[in-house]
Amino acid sequence: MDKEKILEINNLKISFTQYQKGMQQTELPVIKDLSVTIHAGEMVAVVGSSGSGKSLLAHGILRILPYNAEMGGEIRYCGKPLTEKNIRKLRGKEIVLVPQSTAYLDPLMKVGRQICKGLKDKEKKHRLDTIFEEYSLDKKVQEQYPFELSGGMTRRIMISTALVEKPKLVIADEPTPGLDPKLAKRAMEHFRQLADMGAAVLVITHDLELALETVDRVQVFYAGHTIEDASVDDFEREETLRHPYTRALWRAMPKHGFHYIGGVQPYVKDNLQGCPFAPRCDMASRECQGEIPWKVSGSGYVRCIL
Ligand SMILES: Nc1ncnc2c1ncn2[C@@H]1O[C@H](COP(=O)(O)OP(=O)(O)OP(=O)(O)O)[C@@H](O)[C@H]1O
Ligand code: NI
Repeated sequence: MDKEKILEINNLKISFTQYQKGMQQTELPVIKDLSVTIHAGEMVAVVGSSGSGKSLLAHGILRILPYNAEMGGEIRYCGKPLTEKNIRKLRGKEIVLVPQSTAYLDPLMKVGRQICKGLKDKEKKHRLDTIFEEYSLDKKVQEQYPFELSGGMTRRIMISTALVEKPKLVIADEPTPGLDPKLAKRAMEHFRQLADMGAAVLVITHDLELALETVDRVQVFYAGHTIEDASVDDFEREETLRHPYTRALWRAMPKHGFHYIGGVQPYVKDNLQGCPFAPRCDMASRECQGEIPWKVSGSGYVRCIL
């Protein structure tokens, strides 16, 4: 693809420093090796189980990590390193986040004022009205405080806020929980539209089935590592997927019978070498404990020796 690379993340690492019993310091490496590239016009889903570090990825890109977090690796935006100074200028304008937690709204400020912070011009106000209509939000909502709204309503407002700007990069962190299936689908379609208009869209989710309806590619994230990057077409059949974990995810999808994956994801502190899925994999061998290189395979790539 020769479209412009909007976001390029190489070997991202995020770890926390924790203090135990006095001054004893421990490192908690949550994201160990994550790489993802999104071109203009592309919508990519990052899927991973709960607690695997998906929100940290979003917060790492926007540089809103907690003080005890440390980040390594490389993040590039439109071909240049995304520095702390740059992101400050771009955040909320060219680069927008739809946060996972509804706690991101200021509880003491009316909703309308929060969304309209930068909406001095008429065009944006008009866009906001249209978006509100599309999400079945009454204009009166703008006069309310966050505590007066239901969870689903708050989520719709957060999505609207991000869509009002004409962003170049959209990062949506679990944007659909709390929405009914129709609205969830509409939200995903809305992100798709932004991609079709030229934006790069990163959707962080554990709803693989919903994501597959709108995205172009899926990045599978497991125990701190990117393990596979597959096109949506690869998900049509189990055989076209490459990593045993991705195949297990496929079998766990409701329409493929909800098959449960045995075992649990390794804890970040258990400093496992090699493939993080090996302890749960039927096909694992000694080789899986060594360094596992990326392999290009069809339209995707995978980190598996099989
Ligand atoms: N401030 C912090 N200090 C220490 N560890 C933290 C901190 N914030 C997050 N973590 C650790 O990072 C892990 C990943 O958190 P994150 O919120 O990114 O997960 P997630 O994949 O977004 O999960 P979910 O699907 O539940 O949203 C957590 O399980 C937790 O162990
Ligand atoms: Ni999260």
